[in-house]
Amino acid sequence: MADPLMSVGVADVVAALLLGCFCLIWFTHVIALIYGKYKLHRPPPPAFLMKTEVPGVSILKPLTGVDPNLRSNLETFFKLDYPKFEILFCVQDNGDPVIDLLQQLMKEFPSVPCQIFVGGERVGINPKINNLMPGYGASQFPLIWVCDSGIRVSRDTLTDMAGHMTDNIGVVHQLPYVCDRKGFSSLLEKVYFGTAHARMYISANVLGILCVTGMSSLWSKKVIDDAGGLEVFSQYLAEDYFMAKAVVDRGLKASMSNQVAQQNCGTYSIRAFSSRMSRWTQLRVTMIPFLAMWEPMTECFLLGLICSWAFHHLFVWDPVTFFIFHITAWMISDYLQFRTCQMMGAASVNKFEFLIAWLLRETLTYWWFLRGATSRSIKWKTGKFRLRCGGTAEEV
Ligand SMILES: CCCCCCCC/C=C\CCCCCCCC(=O)N[C@@H](CO[C@@H]1OC[C@@H](O)[C@H](O)[C@H]1O)[C@H](O)/C=C/CCCCCCCCCCCCC
Ligand SMILES: O=c1ccn([C@@H]2O[C@H](COP(=O)(O)OP(=O)(O)O)[C@@H](O)[C@H]2O)c(=O)[nH]1
Repeated sequence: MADPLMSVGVADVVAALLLGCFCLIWFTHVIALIYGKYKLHRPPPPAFLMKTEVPGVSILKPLTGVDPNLRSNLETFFKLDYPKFEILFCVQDNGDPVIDLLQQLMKEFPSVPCQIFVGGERVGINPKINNLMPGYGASQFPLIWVCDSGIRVSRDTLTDMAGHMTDNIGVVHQLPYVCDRKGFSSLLEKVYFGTAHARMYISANVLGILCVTGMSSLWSKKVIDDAGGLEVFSQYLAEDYFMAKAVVDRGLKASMSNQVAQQNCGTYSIRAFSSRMSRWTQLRVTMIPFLAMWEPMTECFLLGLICSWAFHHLFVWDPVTFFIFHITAWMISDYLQFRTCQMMGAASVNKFEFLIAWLLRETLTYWWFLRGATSRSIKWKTGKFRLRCGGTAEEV
């Protein structure tokens, strides 16, 4: 009689591995849904609110040009309800109209300590770091909040972030999300950041996998200085990942704040979003190739398609029925995830519009990945770079 173990073929092993992947990915849905519901939009940590002495924060704002929402986004920083902070505006180019705008705002809010730095300092290839260097050098406080130009905040955002900065934490970051803006392309961004992105970002952080986006992140200045200063990270385009790595390498942790990062850039389109997604893929593929190469497998359609074969092979389940169930359950889970990310007071999203935006995002993601994974030349604002394996880059 044949040994049953000997009759296990390659197809059985592949199908079993796929079953494992399937469970793992569905597990990320469960983690992100539960943790997102428990964590997001809660008030700032109560113990911090009781403190009489809070750490001062230097806000670093890298700026390149003006968009229709910039004024109102910047205004929210002048209205922050936090006792000790300064805003250090870093403008990349001399003659940028943003300088006039900043001067107007500084007149309007004379009690907020601010400075403007123009032209940056060339310490490496990362233009954002180069731009931030003079502001970083002038910063007075032990905490540094790097906050990109397109972000707006609530009055208690800084309290929430600083409240997460305990002794064992080196960086507090916000889950990227998007404000309500007009048009379908804005909904598409919202659907991405509220579904696939939120799922991976939250579950990675819950599982202790390093996943920090630098668009709104509060750093211990001591840790950055210990690592050699901000300039050390100017050799990478994805400075945020390597700064977070420096935190972890020093035995400290990253903490996700209760509030989401409210992206509210005034110029947006499907084309611009697609380029951004491919640019980010390029960064991940060169930085963490062995993880990033699995990304398409973590997406709904491809996972469903491959696993419908695996489940048919293992359990003789009908692949079409399996695929339909998988997609429907995924979409419902994504809709629930999306609702956990939506901010209080956000306009409700019509379920049909959500469905269209979701289908488009789920389809376009393979194209974005393919474009990102097959090209090393990267464009960011006015700069052109060539990425090297490991995450460093050269300017071209
Ligand atoms: C079979 C299972 C295998 C799991 C494989 C997981 C593969 C990963 C899948 C999805 C990735 C999700 C990525 C989440 C966020 C990434 C966003 C991003 O790419 N941001 C980069 C760019 O940010 C800008 O960079 C310039 C800076 O100046 C700007 O301010 C930034 O906004 C950023 O550089 C990258 C940051 C961190 C990337 C780490 C990704 C690790 C993902 C691991 C997820 C694993 C979850 C596994 C759960 C089982
Ligand atoms: O050449 C550059 C490119 C970007 N930035 C700043 O870096 C931040 C992030 O830029 P962007 O929104 O383009 O990055 P993304 O989030 O799309 O990766 C913004 O505040 C930009 O003003 C900069 O100072 N110089």
